[in-house]
Amino acid sequence: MDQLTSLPVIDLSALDREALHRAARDVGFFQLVGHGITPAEQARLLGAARAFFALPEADRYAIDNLNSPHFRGYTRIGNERTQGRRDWRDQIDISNELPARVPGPGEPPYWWLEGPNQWPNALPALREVSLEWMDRLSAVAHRLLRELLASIGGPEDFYDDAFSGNPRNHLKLVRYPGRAPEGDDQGVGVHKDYGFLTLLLTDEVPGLEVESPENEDALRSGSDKGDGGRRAGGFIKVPHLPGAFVVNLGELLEVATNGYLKATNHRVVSPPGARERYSAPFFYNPRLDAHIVPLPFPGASDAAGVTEDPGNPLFAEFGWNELKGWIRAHPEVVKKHHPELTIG
Ligand SMILES: O=C(O)CCC(=O)C(=O)O
Ligand SMILES: [Fe+2]
Repeated sequence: MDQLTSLPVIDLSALDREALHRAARDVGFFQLVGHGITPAEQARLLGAARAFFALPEADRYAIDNLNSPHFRGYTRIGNERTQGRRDWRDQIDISNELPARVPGPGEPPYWWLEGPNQWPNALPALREVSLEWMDRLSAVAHRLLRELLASIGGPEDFYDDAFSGNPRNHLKLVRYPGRAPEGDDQGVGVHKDYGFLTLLLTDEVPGLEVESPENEDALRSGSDKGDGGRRAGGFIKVPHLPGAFVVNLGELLEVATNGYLKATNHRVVSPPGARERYSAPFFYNPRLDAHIVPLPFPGASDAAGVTEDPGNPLFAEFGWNELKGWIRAHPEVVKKHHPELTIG
């Protein structure tokens, strides 16, 4: 395949299923247009994010995620880790508004992830804007997932049950405050997302980079050092396409298709100097206790299998896959509230 320098563009209002199939299979990342979310809605969400990060430190720290055994609220700069290294961003994590759930004896610990959000008293509008955004984007993601399953020849409604009840929607509002003082450029380190689909809204400041398929191929054939994706080359810089969502496939789609579709590695390189970048990834995920059974589709028989990485096991029961991510990314919350938690 030619070296990719930009992402495919998929128009949900005039869908070309073959193009969607290729984009999902060959890249795992694309720009989504024709999705029906207006520029005004996008501006409102990013405006709310900017307003939140512009609050005085005390107002942000008042909803510190260290207060929440459910991993909700504000993570200050440097408290999140990816591959054991500090990410240079701050963020607020928002999910379904549900009562606090404390897993009982014998229940999987991933039920800790269910619970109330923490909202800033100083910015009451954030609640409504965020919850409405999650509703709107769930509907888009639902349509897109059905089209994607159909595009590879599977039944489009195959995972509808997995999303019934309380699907685990997750919205992150993120600020990258420029480069860390000591020059580290890890905005967020190389990772894959944990669920089905991510719909990412960003401002115009670049920084997102996607591992190119050639890199993955080299890694699989053993002609690469295999350093867990931290090598310098082989990443595509994603340009900002006004109005579009950057969509990527998460690990559950890899599990669902036995590796026919792959969750693609990506990272954010901090903007140079003190330039800020704002982004809002929305993660479209099933219920925590959904067990993802293999999709029946023509490519299933010769699919390569899921990526075997001892450092990153993939779990078909979504709650475990999601909990894995939170345990790795938020060691301070684990230390404070869940010292007994381990992955798997
Ligand atoms: O901020 C971005 O552009 C991407 C963030 C991301 O990949 C994530 O939070 O999972
Ligand atoms: Fe991501």
